[in-house]
Amino acid sequence: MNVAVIGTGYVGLGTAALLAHIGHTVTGIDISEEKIAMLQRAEVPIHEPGLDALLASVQSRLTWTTSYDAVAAADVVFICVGTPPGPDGTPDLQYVVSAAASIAPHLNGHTQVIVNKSTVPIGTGDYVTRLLEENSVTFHAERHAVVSNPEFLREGTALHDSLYPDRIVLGGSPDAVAHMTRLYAPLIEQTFVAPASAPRPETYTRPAVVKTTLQSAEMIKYAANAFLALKISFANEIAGLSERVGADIEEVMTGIGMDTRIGSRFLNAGLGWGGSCFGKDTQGLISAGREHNYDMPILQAAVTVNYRQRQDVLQKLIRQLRTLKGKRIGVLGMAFKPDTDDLRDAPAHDLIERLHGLGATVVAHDPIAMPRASREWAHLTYHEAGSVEQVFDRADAIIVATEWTDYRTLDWNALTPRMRRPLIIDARNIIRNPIDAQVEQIGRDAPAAEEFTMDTSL
Ligand SMILES: NC(=O)c1ccc[n+]([C@@H]2O[C@H](COP(=O)([O-])OP(=O)(O)OC[C@H]3O[C@@H](n4cnc5c(N)ncnc54)[C@H](O)[C@@H]3O)[C@@H](O)[C@H]2O)c1
Ligand SMILES: O=c1ccn([C@@H]2O[C@H](COP(=O)(O)OP(=O)(O)O[C@H]3O[C@H](CO)[C@@H](O)[C@H](O)[C@H]3O)[C@@H](O)[C@H]2O)c(=O)[nH]1
Repeated sequence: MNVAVIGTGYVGLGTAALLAHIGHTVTGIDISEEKIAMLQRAEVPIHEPGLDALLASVQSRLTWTTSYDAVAAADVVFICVGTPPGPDGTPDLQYVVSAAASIAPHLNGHTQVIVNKSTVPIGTGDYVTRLLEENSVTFHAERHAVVSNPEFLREGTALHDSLYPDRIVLGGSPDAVAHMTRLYAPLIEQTFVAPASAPRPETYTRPAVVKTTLQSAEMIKYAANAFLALKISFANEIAGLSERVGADIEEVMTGIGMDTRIGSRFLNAGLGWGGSCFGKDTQGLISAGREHNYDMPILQAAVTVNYRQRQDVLQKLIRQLRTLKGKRIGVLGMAFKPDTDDLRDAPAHDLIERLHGLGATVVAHDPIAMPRASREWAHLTYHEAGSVEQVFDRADAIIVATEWTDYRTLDWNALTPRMRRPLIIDARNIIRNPIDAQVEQIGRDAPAAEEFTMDTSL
C-alpha cells in the first residue's frame, strides 16, 4: 500500500522503517525542515540502534518531505506527532490538531484510514474525525475512518519491538480495522524477511491482534504505560524498605517475579523511570481522572515514589559526604535509559540540577547523549567529561545514573584510584562484584567479598 507517516520522531521513523520493510511505499512528512533535510541526506536524526541500517536497506521505498501533498495518494495516513504534557499534566494536542488540519485538505476518495499512533487522551479519535470533517470539503465518515493504533516500542529496542510486537491494537470501525489488518498482514503473519539489524527472536510467536473500539484502544495505551510505571515504582518502594530491614531487592524481585502472575520484567529498582512517556502518560491518565472527578491514588503514589527515588539517591550521597559544597561529583549517564540519546525527563537532569544547587561541581558523561545535552541542557551548570576517566579524576563521589553497557563493563579498580574519595553511588545496581571503593546501591548492600548468592536453580 501507499502510506504517509506524519512526524518523523522516534515513533514516526520506526513506523516508516517497519512499513517500508514489510513492503509498503512510505512518505515521511515533518514540519521540521532540518529533520527532513537530514533524512534526505540519509542521515538519521535520532540515536536508535539498527535504525540507520534498516532505513538504508529500504530507501527505495521511502521519501522524506515537508509537504503534505503525498496524503492525497496515500491509502493509510499515520499521525505520529508529539503529545507533550501541558503545565497541568494534560497532554498538549496542538501538534495532533495541526497535523489533522494539514491532512484534511488533501483527503479525496482515495485515503481510507487515518491512523492515530500518537498517545492521546481517550476521545481524541473522535476529535480528530471532527477536525478532519471541519477542515475538508471532501470528508465522508463512510470513506475516511479514524483508527487508533497505539505504539508500544521502547527506545533503544525500537526495531525489535516494532517487528516483533506482543500485540497489535486496532481500535475503530470493523471496516477500518480490517483495512489495517491487510496493511499489517506481513507483520501479523511474520512473512517478512528478518532484517540483519534486528534478527527474529528464537522463541517468537505471531503477535495477537486486539480489535476494539477507538476509546478502548486509546485506554489500552495509557493503562499499559501506567501499569509498567507502577511496577517500577513498586520495586523501588520495596527497595527502600529492603535497605532498612536488610533484604536484597534483587533477590526479592527475582523471588516474586518467578510467580507467572507477577512476571519478572520491569521490576528493576534504581533511579526510577524517566523518558518521554511514563511521566507524561501517568500524568495524562491522572488528569483524565480529574476531568471526570475521579481520583487515581494508585497512579499518584507511583509518581510520588518515582520522583522521591531521585531525592533518595542524593540523600545517600549527602549521608556519606555531609556537605556537597566544594565537592566534585561525577555523573555517569545522562540519557534516560541506555541505547538512546533521548534526554526527556532523564533522572540525570534532576541530579545535575540539584547537585549544582547544593554547591557541588558536576562532571557528567554519556556515551551518546552528550552533544544533545549541551544543546538541550544549556540551562544546567556542569562540565562535560571528554572521557569516562575524566569523570573519575579527583571526584569525591560518582553516581551511576544510566546503565549503559560501557559502564557495566568498566574496569572500576583501574579507575577509582583517580578519585579523591572512592565512593560510588550505583543508582542502577550495575556493579556485580566487590571493587576497591565504597559502593552504595539501591535496595541492597553493596557486593561484599563473601557475597551470598540466592540459589534460584531447580
Ligand atoms: N518515543 C517513544 O518511545 C514512544 C513510544 C510510543 C508512543 N509514543 C508516542 O508517540 C508520539 C510521538 O512520540 P515521539 O517520541 O516520536 O515524538 P518526537 O517528538 O520524537 O517526534 C514528533 C515529530 O513530529 C513532528 N511534528 C510536530 N507537528 C507536526 C505536524 N503538524 N506535521 C508534521 N510533523 C509534525 C515534530 O517535528 C517531530 O519530528 C507521542 O504521542 C508519544 O507519546 C512515543
Ligand atoms: O525495570 C525497570 C524498567 C525500566 N526502568 C526505567 O523506566 C524508564 C522507561 O524505560 P522503558 O520502558 O524501557 O523505555 P521507554 O522507551 O520509555 O518505553 C516505555 O514508554 C513507551 C512510550 O509510550 C512505550 O511505548 C513502551 O512500551 C514503554 O516501555 C527508563 O528510565 C528505565 O530506566 C526502570 O527503572 N526499571
